[in-house]
Amino acid sequence: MPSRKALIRQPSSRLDEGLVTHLQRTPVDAVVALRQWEGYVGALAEHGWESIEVAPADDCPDGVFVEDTVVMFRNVALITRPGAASRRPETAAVEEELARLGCSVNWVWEPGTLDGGDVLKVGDTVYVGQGGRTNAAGVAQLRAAFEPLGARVVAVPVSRVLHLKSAVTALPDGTVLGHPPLVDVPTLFPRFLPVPEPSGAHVVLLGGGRLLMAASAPKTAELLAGLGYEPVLVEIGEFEKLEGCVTCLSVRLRDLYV
Ligand SMILES: NC(=O)NCCC[C@H](N)C(=O)O
Repeated sequence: MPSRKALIRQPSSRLDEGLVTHLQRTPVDAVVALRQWEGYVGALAEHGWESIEVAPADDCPDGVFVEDTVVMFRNVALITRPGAASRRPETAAVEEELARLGCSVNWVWEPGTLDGGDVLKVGDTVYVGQGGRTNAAGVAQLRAAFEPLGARVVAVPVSRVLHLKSAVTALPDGTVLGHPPLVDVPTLFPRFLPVPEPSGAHVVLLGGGRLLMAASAPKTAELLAGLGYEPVLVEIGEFEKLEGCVTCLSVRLRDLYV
């Protein structure tokens, strides 16, 4: 039986200092952000996901975007080396928590850089975005860690958004969703469904046909509901100001042994 735990991390009180790369900086309201984060965690719980809270890192403004610190494949956790140096202190507590949960732990080493947001798993295919925070050595180390476990690692260019998963994610049947102006090479994906909103490209699979999505993508939610899925919408506007999306606020752990 697959496990249904999800790593999360409380927003730092310095959230408004989080990095912005492709967006214009706009002020972040810490109180609203905390309320939105609680709503996100509540939606996970409502749909059967037990949250495991990583120790808060108040001095890491981007710590809430916990997805970037680790890539899971089966029971193996690859602790990343984030492309932004300011984010590297985020990984230690994540590693500790995953070891405690019984995962095998592996690491990305210098000169490699890899952000979890650049890794999209579709079955045993692991797409990795290269061009922003993840470099060629990071891609090579991802291959070395996961190909022996049965993964097929496919590197794809990313230049228009922060991470690969800012551009594309996948439905339960493997169809890749993306907002075309933000996807470098849509033809790299065997089945690609264009969506009308940038944040419509982001879905977290909650189980069955339920899809956690940002409330900022109502047209895509309608499109997906029409295809028989059940969108579960959450407000995450304060995190979107920092180039965050629904995927980056958690790491689902589906293959724990304990
Ligand atoms: N996986 C993600 O989409 N992470 C979002 C990270 C946003 C953060 N402000 C950053 O620039 O690193």
